[in-house]
Amino acid sequence: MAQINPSILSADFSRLAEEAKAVEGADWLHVDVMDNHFVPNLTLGTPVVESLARATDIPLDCHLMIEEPDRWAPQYVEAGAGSVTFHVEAAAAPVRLAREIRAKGARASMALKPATPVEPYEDLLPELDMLLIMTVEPGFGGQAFLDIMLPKIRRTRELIAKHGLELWLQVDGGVSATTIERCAEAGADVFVAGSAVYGTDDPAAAVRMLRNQADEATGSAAWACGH
Ligand SMILES: O=C(CO)[C@@H](O)[C@H](O)COP(=O)(O)O
Repeated sequence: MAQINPSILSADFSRLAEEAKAVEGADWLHVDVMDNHFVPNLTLGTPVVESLARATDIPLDCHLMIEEPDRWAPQYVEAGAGSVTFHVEAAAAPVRLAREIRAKGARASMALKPATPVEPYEDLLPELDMLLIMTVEPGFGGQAFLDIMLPKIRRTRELIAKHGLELWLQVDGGVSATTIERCAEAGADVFVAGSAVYGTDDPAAAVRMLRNQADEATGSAAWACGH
């Protein structure tokens, strides 16, 4: 089944605990950590992650859009993240970092910006629990989905199949009712959605709707035969 991870970047930051409750039924809560260096925006750090972890039973999927993830990522596991994503463009030693995140008890995930190809990292994939393909330039919610990322999603799904991996394939940016089916058909199985969830009157219903759409598209996708 497709996983839907609402991004709290589109939530009301003054009411984060309530906003987490508003997406009951979501698979993970996506927490965008931005440092105003790796991306031109600033959001939150480990104290907010600690508070969120206490406020919700939904596991936290922390996406670190920061410099020096090798230094900071382990602290997000300690703060309560169940999954920690670092950007390969910022990591000094991605294999060591993925192993450290796993050793601390969280799922290890690596993100690729739109201009970063997946092929150079084929040999790293077994070290990961999830690969995140950005479908917008990271930094802001509410941007238009980049269709040109669909071939990369397809190629990544082929690599996962080629190596027989249990790797989750996440897409993030511009995922909505009008784009989620294309992502699912291409091979994504974990979907981050900010404005398409928190921009509606009923965020929990939006999560269910997106999941249904993704599941239907996956059901008819060639890559999912026997999945
Ligand atoms: O990481 C990011 C942006 O850098 C995302 O998680 C956005 O928060 C997704 O928002 P929408 O594009 O779904 O509105």
